[in-house]
Amino acid sequence: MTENTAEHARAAEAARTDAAPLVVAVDGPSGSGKSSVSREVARRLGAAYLDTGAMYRAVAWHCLDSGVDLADPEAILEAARTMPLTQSTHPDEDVVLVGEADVTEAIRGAEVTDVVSTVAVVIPVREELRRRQRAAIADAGRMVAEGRDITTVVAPDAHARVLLTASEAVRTARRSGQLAAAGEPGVDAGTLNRQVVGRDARDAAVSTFDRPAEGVVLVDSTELDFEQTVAAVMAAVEEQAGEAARGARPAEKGQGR
Ligand SMILES: Nc1ncnc2c1ncn2[C@@H]1O[C@H](COP(=O)(O)OP(=O)(O)O)[C@@H](O)[C@H]1O
Ligand SMILES: Nc1ccn([C@H]2C[C@H](O)[C@@H](COP(=O)(O)OP(=O)(O)O)O2)c(=O)n1
Repeated sequence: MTENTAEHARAAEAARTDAAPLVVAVDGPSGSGKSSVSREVARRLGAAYLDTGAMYRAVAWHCLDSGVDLADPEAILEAARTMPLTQSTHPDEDVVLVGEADVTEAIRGAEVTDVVSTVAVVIPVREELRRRQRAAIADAGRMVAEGRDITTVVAPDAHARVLLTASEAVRTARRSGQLAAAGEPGVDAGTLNRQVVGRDARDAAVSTFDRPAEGVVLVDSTELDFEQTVAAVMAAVEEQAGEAARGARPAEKGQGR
């Protein structure tokens, strides 16, 4: 089975409970805080969390691992279609498996980061991953999903949609701090720039995440610390989703989505 399996089903079941359905879509460029902020927002909303970037990264890892020619889109697509992915959607767990291999750390490494855009610009690969993403969202009941095309393509009808941005300088500095915290200090400025700005430029060929689509709320975290950013996203979600954000079902049957 290639769908997000047992972990996903467990998190989805936990999120389902009696609370109102809620889909929150978050997009943004590299280093804007999508993953860390969305994970915390999911905790506060009692929702599951879907890191769609991890799915593209897993395809890239799978291609490197199995010697797929990255110049061959057909071969990349075949790898994406057959990839046995298991991904935790619990906001307190970060576990990504491809088959039996735990790739949670490897997919964040420089080798994968350098080639992930090559995989992500193959349109049929995006269609395959979007299919899996929509299935995960439909299963979860309450979910925060983040990436580059969630507000626009994967879940344009989400209850709340947010574009998270920050200046290029701040995003690059955040990525640098993150690498240092992960035990990889001293990554040179050229490499950092390639991993943040260069990757965004390549990803922008297939997704629009530099400006909000109609109805999407912009949260610029350039001047905000982490807690302030989470608060701003929570406020945007409450404003758009109303009672559902607080977990309440609509008073009368049939009024909710
Ligand atoms: N508003 C913020 N202020 C300061 N640091 C932040 C903020 N948002 C995120 N971070 C930190 O910046 C780094 C990159 O965040 P991350 O969530 O991985 O971004 P993305 O998923 O958009 O690439 C992480 O170390 C995270 O803790
Ligand atoms: N919905 C998505 C999510 C990610 N991607 C692509 C673009 C990114 O370069 C890679 C990795 O995404 P990820 O969110 O992990 O990237 P960063 O956290 O910004 O480093 O996947 C995408 O094309 N569409």
